[in-house]
Amino acid sequence: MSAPISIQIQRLPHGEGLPLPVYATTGAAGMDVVAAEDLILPPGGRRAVATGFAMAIPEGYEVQVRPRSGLALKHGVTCLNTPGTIDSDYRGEVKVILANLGDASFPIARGDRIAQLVPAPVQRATLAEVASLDETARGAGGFGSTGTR
Ligand SMILES: O=c1ccn([C@H]2C[C@H](O)[C@@H](COP(=O)(O)OP(=O)(O)OP(=O)(O)O)O2)c(=O)[nH]1
Ligand SMILES: [Mg+2]
Repeated sequence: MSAPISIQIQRLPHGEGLPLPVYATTGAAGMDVVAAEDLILPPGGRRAVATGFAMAIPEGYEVQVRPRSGLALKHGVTCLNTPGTIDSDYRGEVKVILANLGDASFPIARGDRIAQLVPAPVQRATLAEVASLDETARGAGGFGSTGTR
């Protein structure tokens, strides 16, 4: 594990009284995030759920918003845009875009853990436009081209 980076976090007025994101165990990769609102997610529904905080991530890093496996497996509730990307220059409220792929309505209470945050280094690229690309054995094959299973 590399040394932790420091991320500034600002509690927003509607986040007062809620726990900030926290690692549940010493070896956890993600900090659990709780909902800052009560809502009911109908089957097939999706919502940007408030967390009650904003962050300033150091340049060169992002924070990924990932689903919790328990919610996904037991209830079909997951992050629709997984992994969500929090940019280092974003200063708005962090939101968790939840979707209910299950067949029952899923109630969420303020304070429920709904996702986890994983900081990650960002690798940027420059694009070099060329007239043609080198040849490979795969070529344009993809999307199952190497077999059906
Ligand atoms: O799960 C997420 C994903 C994004 N965001 C916020 C932070 C992020 O920096 C910003 C933009 O996200 P993204 O680039 O994924 O969305 P976009 O549709 O490209 O919007 P934009 O045009 O604002 O970049 O929205 C969240 O709060 N939660
Ligand atoms: Mg964007």
